[in-house]
Amino acid sequence: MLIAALGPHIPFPAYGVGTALYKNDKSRFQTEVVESVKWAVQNGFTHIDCAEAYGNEEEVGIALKDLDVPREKLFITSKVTTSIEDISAALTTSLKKLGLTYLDLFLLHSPKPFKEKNIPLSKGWEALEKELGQGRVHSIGVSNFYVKDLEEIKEKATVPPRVNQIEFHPQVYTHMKSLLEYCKSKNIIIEGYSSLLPLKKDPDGTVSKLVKSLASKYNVSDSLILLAWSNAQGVFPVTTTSKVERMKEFLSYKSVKLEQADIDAITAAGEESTRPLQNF
Ligand SMILES: NC(=O)C1=CN([C@@H]2O[C@H](COP(=O)(O)OP(=O)(O)OC[C@H]3O[C@@H](n4cnc5c(N)ncnc54)[C@H](O)[C@@H]3O)[C@@H](O)[C@H]2O)C=CC1
Ligand SMILES: O=CCc1c[nH]c2ccccc12
Repeated sequence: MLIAALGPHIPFPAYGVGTALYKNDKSRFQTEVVESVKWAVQNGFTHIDCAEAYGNEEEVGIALKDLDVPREKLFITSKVTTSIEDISAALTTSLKKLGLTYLDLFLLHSPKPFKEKNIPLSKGWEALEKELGQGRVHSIGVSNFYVKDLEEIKEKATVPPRVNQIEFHPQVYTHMKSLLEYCKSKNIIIEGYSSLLPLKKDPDGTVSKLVKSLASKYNVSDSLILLAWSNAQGVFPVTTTSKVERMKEFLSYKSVKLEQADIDAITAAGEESTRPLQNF
């Protein structure tokens, strides 16, 4: 039986550079990434969520160099998706761009490229286990893996995933409930991205209207209500913002203790307005 993978404490919320800060124009140096990451760390974030696919690891690396914070005070995650044929080389490239000698957490970004290239997921997982053993990563995990994908790597794995990073907010709860239960049963930490999607994509919907009314009840922002709801489900948020005030507020999400009736009402509102997964 696989014992839950031990590894370094993972600080949350994580600050992500993969959506609002995603590098669409690979030729342009993104000074906004450098500034946003520096503001995030200077305002209290210690976990930065990166990826090869975001195209901005060099900018993150410059921010980390400018910050000059002791390495052990930060938790840096990156992910591999483009270069899955040679994950060791992909890690070397990410570490060089980030200016680091190790990652705290290294993830398989998605099962999709493995299926597109007809490469077994277990081969990707084996590559991560090898890196774990060689010290360039301190913990390993997956993202966008569903139960069947987790079961597939479990067959040959010697180390279980430390985390599974998935889309998580009330409007995908229906899709994710069984995956949540599976990950909890295997002691796989669940990181949730796009926690605030209802506010952005469905601002007049039932979830957003309820969340906004609860924001008044608890005297916090609507965003914080959704981060607190994720927390109540045992899911750790990966979020982002360029606004310093929001950065400070997001860091306090664990202090918002929602009443069970309100948690249930948000869950029910999400189930009534279920959206398709973003399907990364
Ligand atoms: N593993 C994966 O496949 C994926 C990982 N991620 C990670 O998660 C991070 C966060 O993803 P997001 O979807 O951006 O997270 P999110 O749902 O937390 O949204 C953050 C965005 O919401 C905006 N926002 C904050 N409060 C708001 C409000 N009250 N009303 C309207 N908008 C508000 C912010 O300006 C920010 O741009 C990414 O940067 C990336 O690191 C994201 C998507 C996929
Ligand atoms: O992770 C954020 C969204 C994203 C951008 N590029 C890729 C590639 C594979 C999975 C997800 C993503």
